[in-house]
Amino acid sequence: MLRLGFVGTGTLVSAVIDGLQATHGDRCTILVSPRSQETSQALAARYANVTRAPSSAAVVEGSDVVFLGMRPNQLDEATAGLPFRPDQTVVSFLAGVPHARVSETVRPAGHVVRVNPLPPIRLRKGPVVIYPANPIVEDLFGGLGDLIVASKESDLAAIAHGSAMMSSHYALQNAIIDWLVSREMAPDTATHYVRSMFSGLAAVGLDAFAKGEAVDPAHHETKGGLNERGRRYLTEIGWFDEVGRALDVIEAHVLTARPKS
Ligand SMILES: NC(=O)C1=CN([C@@H]2O[C@H](COP(=O)(O)OP(=O)(O)OC[C@H]3O[C@@H](n4cnc5c(N)ncnc54)[C@H](OP(=O)(O)O)[C@@H]3O)[C@@H](O)[C@H]2O)C=CC1
Ligand SMILES: O=C(O)[C@@H]1CCC=N1
Repeated sequence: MLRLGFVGTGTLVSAVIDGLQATHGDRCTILVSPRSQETSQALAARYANVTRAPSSAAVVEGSDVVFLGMRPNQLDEATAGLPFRPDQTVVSFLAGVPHARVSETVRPAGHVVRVNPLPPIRLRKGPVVIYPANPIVEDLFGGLGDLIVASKESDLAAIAHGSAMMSSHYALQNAIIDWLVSREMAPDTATHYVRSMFSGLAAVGLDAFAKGEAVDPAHHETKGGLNERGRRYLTEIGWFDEVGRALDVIEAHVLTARPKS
């Protein structure tokens, strides 16, 4: 049995543990740190192989692979004095925190790997980016979505910024739902329709990628039709250029843990 331990038991860690149950539930035991109380208690109640440890130190003591699931600016406080060992692999979920920074913080842990999972991992969907390559970590995340092993660390930084459009994606869906409801559509129908439409579009996009095909927006609209009219309007007002500018803003919003003085 592989012993997995999670320090920080928030939104992302909860989704990762849900996903792991389906692929590794019978091959691993899981220790979670006691914060967040409600989430860690719920995970321990839901899964027989999950135990809520009395402290983060107990998580590190009892694990072969330790996952860091706190926010970047919580790294130092959450790991201070934890008994990492040379035989351990440490997986950092912290977006924007360099490999070297994590390695220094969890010394003398032998292997440090950065992983960028996203909440759909709960359903074993979406991308999981890993850097550097590591067989144990690749095995753990292999069945949990589209595994991407980055060849250089800078890809992870760019990817974290790209993934920061997730909440805006749902804001876009909700804006469409609200508009449909304003046209007297029942909220349930509007919600089902919009969520299903985006799900179908996502599947088509991934299928095209698998076949090595590009997705040209012009091929997904009727000539002179409704999609074309909407896209022309958004192009004219610079809406798509604003997406690039939003990514610049995200990139400038540095969440990286402060260097030790
Ligand atoms: N959410 C996402 O979609 C993604 C998140 N990430 C990264 O994952 C990490 C977690 O994000 P997210 O789950 O959203 O954040 P959350 O705020 O939900 O989770 C943070 C967790 O860390 C715990 N924590 C904070 N301080 C300590 C401490 N001193 N000791 C022990 N535990 C502590 C919190 O406990 P408490 O609630 O008690 O404060 C909480 O359980 C971040 O670094 C983020 O960059 C990466 C990719 C996607
Ligand atoms: O919103 C965030 O900060 C995290 C990191 C990347 C995706 N979610």
